[in-house]
Amino acid sequence: MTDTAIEANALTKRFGRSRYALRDCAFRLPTGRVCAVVGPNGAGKSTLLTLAAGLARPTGGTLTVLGARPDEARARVAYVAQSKPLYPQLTVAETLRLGAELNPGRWDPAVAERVASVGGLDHDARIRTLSGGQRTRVALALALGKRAELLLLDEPMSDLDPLARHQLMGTLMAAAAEHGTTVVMSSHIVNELADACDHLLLVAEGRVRLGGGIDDLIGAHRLVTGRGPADRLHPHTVVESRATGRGLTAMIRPEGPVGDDWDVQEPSLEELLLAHLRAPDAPVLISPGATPRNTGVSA
Ligand SMILES: Nc1ncnc2c1ncn2[C@@H]1O[C@H](COP(=O)(O)OP(=O)(O)OP(=O)(O)O)[C@@H](O)[C@H]1O
Repeated sequence: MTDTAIEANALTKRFGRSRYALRDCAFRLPTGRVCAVVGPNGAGKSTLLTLAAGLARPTGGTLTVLGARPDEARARVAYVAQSKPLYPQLTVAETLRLGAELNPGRWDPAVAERVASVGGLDHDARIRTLSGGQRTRVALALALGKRAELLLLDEPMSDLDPLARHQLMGTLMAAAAEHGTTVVMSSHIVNELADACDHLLLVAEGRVRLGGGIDDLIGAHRLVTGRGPADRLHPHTVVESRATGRGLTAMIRPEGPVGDDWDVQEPSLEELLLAHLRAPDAPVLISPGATPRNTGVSA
């Protein structure tokens, strides 16, 4: 048994000659975490999930999933793509039966049923007649019914209503707590991630900018307000500083005590993410538990 769900070293994915979807990414995700993958459109989030699902191969570096090559780990991994592909001609009930047949010895009908039944979904309805959100529920029912060790979910909440989102988050957290399932989900809905996720990967322009436990990452930063200029914040690492009505507001990583003349607050997850997204050249932070151990298994 490995305690590492995903480990990337110098992970690179290039399309064509020069379009880099991921470039030199290095991080480790311990097992049992609920990890949010966030970043702007085109950052490389879906590419990362596709590589981890073993559906594409890196063009450089290494990637291990549950201690193995991603294609070797596929039986232990469930992946829900952003497009939620399903067979349109099957009914909901037939789709769930197919899930059971494709996953002998693993399938948990009660969980699949519970997820698919949210909102009174008619099990005799054909997939092609379902709304986008209903289709998402069926895709998630298949993924959760598989009782995978690692769930890779690409924007699972984008077309769910608020109640269904809340229920999905509860189901995912329960799976992580009861079975040690590792969950990795990309999302743009930061407020809801803050409650459900305990780990974060911030991807921007194909690079992992922040990686680690959310509490560790927030704890490493402070939002400070005071009188400028910005070089008064030396020797702290300044992620971003802006002139505001109250003087200067900066997101910093303190390298020691911050002077008494600064108002110092712990940032929210959203403030932390926005500061890093506005400052793409800020120094990368991968917290100690999230740095790769370099297992040497080649991708
Ligand atoms: N099959 C492909 N061929 C060429 N370029 C691709 C391909 N797939 C992804 N890309 C490019 O790789 C980059 C990363 O794309 P990716 O889909 O991983 O981003 P994302 O972070 O998931 O974005 P979004 O939030 O919009 O879903 C983009 O510039 C995209 O155009």
